[in-house]
Amino acid sequence: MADAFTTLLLTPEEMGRADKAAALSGIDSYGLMERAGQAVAAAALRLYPEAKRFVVLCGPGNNGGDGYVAARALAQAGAETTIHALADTAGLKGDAAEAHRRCALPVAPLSAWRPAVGDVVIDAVFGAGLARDVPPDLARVIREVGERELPVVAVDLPSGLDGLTGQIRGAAFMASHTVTFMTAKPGHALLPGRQLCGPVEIFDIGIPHRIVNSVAGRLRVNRPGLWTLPDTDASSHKFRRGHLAVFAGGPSATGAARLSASAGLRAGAGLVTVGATPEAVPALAAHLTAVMIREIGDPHVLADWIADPRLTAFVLGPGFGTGKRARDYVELLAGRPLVLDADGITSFRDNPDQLFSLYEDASLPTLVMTPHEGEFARLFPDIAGDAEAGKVEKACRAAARARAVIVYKGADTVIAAPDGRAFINDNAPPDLATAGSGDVLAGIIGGLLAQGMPAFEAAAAGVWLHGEAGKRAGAALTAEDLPEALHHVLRQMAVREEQPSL
Ligand SMILES: NC(=O)C1=CN([C@@H]2O[C@H](COP(=O)(O)OP(=O)(O)OC[C@H]3O[C@@H](n4cnc5c(N)ncnc54)[C@H](OP(=O)(O)O)[C@@H]3O)[C@@H](O)[C@H]2O)[C@@H](O)CC1
Ligand SMILES: Nc1ncnc2c1ncn2[C@@H]1O[C@H](COP(=O)(O)OP(=O)(O)O)[C@@H](O)[C@H]1O
Ligand SMILES: [K+]
Repeated sequence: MADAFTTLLLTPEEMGRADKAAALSGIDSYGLMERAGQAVAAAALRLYPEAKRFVVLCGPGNNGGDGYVAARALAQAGAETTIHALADTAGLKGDAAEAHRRCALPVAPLSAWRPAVGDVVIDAVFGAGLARDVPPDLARVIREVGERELPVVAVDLPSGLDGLTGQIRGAAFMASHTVTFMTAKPGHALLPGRQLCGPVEIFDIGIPHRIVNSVAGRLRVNRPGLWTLPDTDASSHKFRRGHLAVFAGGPSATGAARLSASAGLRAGAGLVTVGATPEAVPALAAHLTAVMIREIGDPHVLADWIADPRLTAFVLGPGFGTGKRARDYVELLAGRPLVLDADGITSFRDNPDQLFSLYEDASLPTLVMTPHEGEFARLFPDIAGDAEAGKVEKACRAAARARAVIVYKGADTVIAAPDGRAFINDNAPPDLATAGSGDVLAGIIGGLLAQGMPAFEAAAAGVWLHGEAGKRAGAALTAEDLPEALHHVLRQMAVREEQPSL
């Protein structure tokens, strides 16, 4: 289980504030750079003891400063080391100028370097301060290094990667290892950034944790410990573990609701019922055993059923069909704990405010929406089209507008709450990109909501468990495998909790 500090993600701007606060508190800022550069050199020597030559590429700011420290340390360790700088070293300032002054190695221009097999690159060109697309000279070097498949140890971030959004600014190194400082940054967790970093080593350069905590915003990497699963000890009664209702669509599309329902049951809901029109009941009855079926013949039956307070959460969307029926159901559910997925989301594309108004009174959010990129753009076209905003910002703006928890799906799913909390999920394997996998996710979240978990925690836990189930089910999985895999994951977590701490 992760402790609170290790889940922190500091934006480059917050990291800059931590740096300034550390200096104000009397901490020697050059000492921080010295430790950062030494950590990079140590990682490079550990990972590439046989390197013919380390080529340290230094930029014009403090990332470059870390590079000069690393180059000095590598040379002192006896490794052949050369330095190439993007800009004239006369322009270096502050700690970076000091790091350069202490490094006796000659500095050649970046344009003079021709990458050669056997070189190990230390990428200290840009880190947190990358402000625009990389210059053409660097883009050429990035391309040549990639073509020769040279190992790259990135300092803080692979140069060209935007630490806030995870996007590539023109071009970016593909690192084999990244050494960052104090905490990971959003760009390490978001795509495509995550795929450019290799393993990310987080090195403590000595900024006091109280300072880091004081500048940290509300962004975390999604881990157990940030949420607690409902207690499912042997004494808990099925009625105490909530009752989840999943709405099914027409007779030819019941599979999606069945997947959600089975997942909700595995996630621990005490009871799960699929609500279906009479035409869909036979298809459902042929496949479901532990899940119950409720026939919804006309709107009054629906209204009476939904009014039962023992129904503690609902899932609407998987295989449901788009249109007025979906909107009418959601209107009846107004304010109740609801996972709105797939067709349920798309049904409000022409009037999203109608949906948002149904949930505006809740003091804590009770609506969880689980859009993939296409569904997100249907409900929030202006936010989706903002080319400057990253995925976290988009999810947070959508959550605030809808007063709902937004699960913005993908390989780097972002879970955001209206109050500004946001988690980036990084455990989902690509095998989850399979038909019906989203239906399972909606069911897991519904099952957790039904047990009384608050919406944001249920969504975050659900996304993480879905990822773990995907890993457990492994290659060539189908969505049907996921509820069973979830069973194993939950059992393993329970066993770990039962073990006495040493
Ligand atoms: N925070 C901490 O506690 C610690 C931080 N540390 C280290 O500091 C790093 C952050 O340093 P930083 O702020 O100086 O930023 P950095 O990435 O060196 O780049 C800024 C320079 O690049 C320039 N520039 C930007 N984009 C450009 C472009 N596309 N093309 C061309 N130029 C461009 C920009 O110029 P300007 O935009 O001002 O014109 C400026 O000159 C951080 O990543 C970590 O490694 C450690 O020492 C330990 C303590
Ligand atoms: N490349 C990927 N790597 C990891 N997870 C993925 C990837 N692609 C999709 N997923 C996850 O799989 C699920 C797919 O959901 P969705 O797009 O609604 O598909 P479907 O409608 O077929 O169920 C989401 O939880 C998403 O986060
Ligand atoms: K870098």
